[in-house]
Amino acid sequence: MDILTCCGLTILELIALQPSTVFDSLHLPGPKDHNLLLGQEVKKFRADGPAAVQLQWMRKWPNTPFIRYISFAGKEVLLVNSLATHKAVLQTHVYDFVKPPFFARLVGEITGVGLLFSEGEAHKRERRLLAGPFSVPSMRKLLPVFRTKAKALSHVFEQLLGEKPYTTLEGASTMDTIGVTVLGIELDTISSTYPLGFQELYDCVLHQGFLGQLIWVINAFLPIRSIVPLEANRKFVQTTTDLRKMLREIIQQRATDLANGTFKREKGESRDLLTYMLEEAELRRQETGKDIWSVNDIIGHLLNFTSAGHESTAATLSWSLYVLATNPTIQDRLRSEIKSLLEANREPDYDTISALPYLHNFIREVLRVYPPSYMAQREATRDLVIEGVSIPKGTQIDLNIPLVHQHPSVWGPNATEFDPDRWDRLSGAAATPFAFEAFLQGPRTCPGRNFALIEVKAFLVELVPQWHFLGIERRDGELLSSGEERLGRGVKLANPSLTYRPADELLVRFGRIKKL
Ligand code: HEM
Repeated sequence: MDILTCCGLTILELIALQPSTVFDSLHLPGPKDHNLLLGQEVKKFRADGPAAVQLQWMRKWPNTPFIRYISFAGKEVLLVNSLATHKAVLQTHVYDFVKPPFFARLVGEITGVGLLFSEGEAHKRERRLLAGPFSVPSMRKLLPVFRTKAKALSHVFEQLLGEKPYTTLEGASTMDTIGVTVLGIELDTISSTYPLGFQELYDCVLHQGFLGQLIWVINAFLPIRSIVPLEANRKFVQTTTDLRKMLREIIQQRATDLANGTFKREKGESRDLLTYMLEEAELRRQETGKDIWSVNDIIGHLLNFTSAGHESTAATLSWSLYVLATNPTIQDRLRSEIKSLLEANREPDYDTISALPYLHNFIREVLRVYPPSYMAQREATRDLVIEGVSIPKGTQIDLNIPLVHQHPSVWGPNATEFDPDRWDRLSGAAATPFAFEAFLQGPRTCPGRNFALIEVKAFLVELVPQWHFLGIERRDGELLSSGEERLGRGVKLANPSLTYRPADELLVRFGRIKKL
């Protein structure tokens, strides 16, 4: 056989065939019923949940690498719809994509640049520098703080309950845990010189009124902050300035205390992320004579950690309590595993808690079914071909995590059911890394993954043996029952929303577990 012939085709014919396997995104399946100005956005915003419309599309076109839809002003968007495509966007071509510049300007005004919005070589450098603070040894040192904060939450339960047989918890906050673990300081101790405390400032920035939000969005297109004479604008500028000033003071004070050996650690050996960063920076300075971060860089990172870490862990804890309150069998199994552990060891260490099999399965299943950071967006920085589809520079790519987590070809026909035991029988596509994307995968995967997992586990190890979660209440105090307690019926999802969370406070009824 001629060496240039293979399977009846010459090499030249094979090369000639190559371009025809690449097709234009116009040929991809997707909804065609868009509005000329608003595209599919109204339909998305009116849906029952922030991923509801995209899930319908996935079920209609399950086998295509991308679903094509039209967004605002006729903009074409490709929605990632297969594991191979996820891998291409998040790993193989990760640095051929950036976060959409509009989104970076919008969110970056609050969260700072930090890791979230650094790109390319700068991003690689920051990931390397931050590997230490987020490493497992660093997390081991944070466990005592998580445990103390979990005990404090249990104490809040105690106070709420008093002598009553049961009462209600309205959502779980993890903000003061973030204060100690990220900044190394109790948040209520840093507010004295400011009219508003850290948490209040942070809430003001995140929850602006309608006018504030309007100015915020316009400013991302057209820099108008310095010229708009409205109170909403003045308040935003003042609040973000105060927040940064507060962080600058904490950083400078910590640097001085570390240099003088006067820094008192909140929990003995524990090391918060800020202290770790300053110690790392000092080591590098001694080695190279150069500063790796300016104070502004550190402020950016701290704002990133606060914003990326707070709402997502609070949502994971709330969803965990929701599942326990609506699944007595799962609750009993989890309690039994944790109680056995605590009988053997009252203060289990990081490795023992991490290795609890049912707790680990439970949390991964909470994050699979209710992924708090449910979506990510990217923009192509050059012309690319992914899975045979030609993607021109500037194309917007949507990654919607429930699409992978509920895809029947990945997680099977019962993909939408909550089943912690599925993690013991992983096979096929479900056993591959890109099947689980609550923290995404690849070089931009969440650095706070171990932080979040051990934090939520520490809270559950403290709460589940002491408290019974009895159900979800309506506002009138009645328990939701007969299926109403299910998501989509009595419990509605917030939409539009940046996180996957209930539309209203989750009212979890709880009572004390009787000691035998
Ligand atoms: C259950 C809790 C958490 C979830 C579900 C979560 C999820 C995610 C996801 C999906 C991303 C990727 C976003 C994107 O690239 O568009 C991300 C990035 C990030 N997360 Fe988390 N996160 C959690 C907790 C935390 C915590 C506790 C911290 C820090 C203390 C943190 C810090 C960050 C940072 C800095 C990034 C940017 C990483 C980069 O671009 O390289 N996260 N997180």
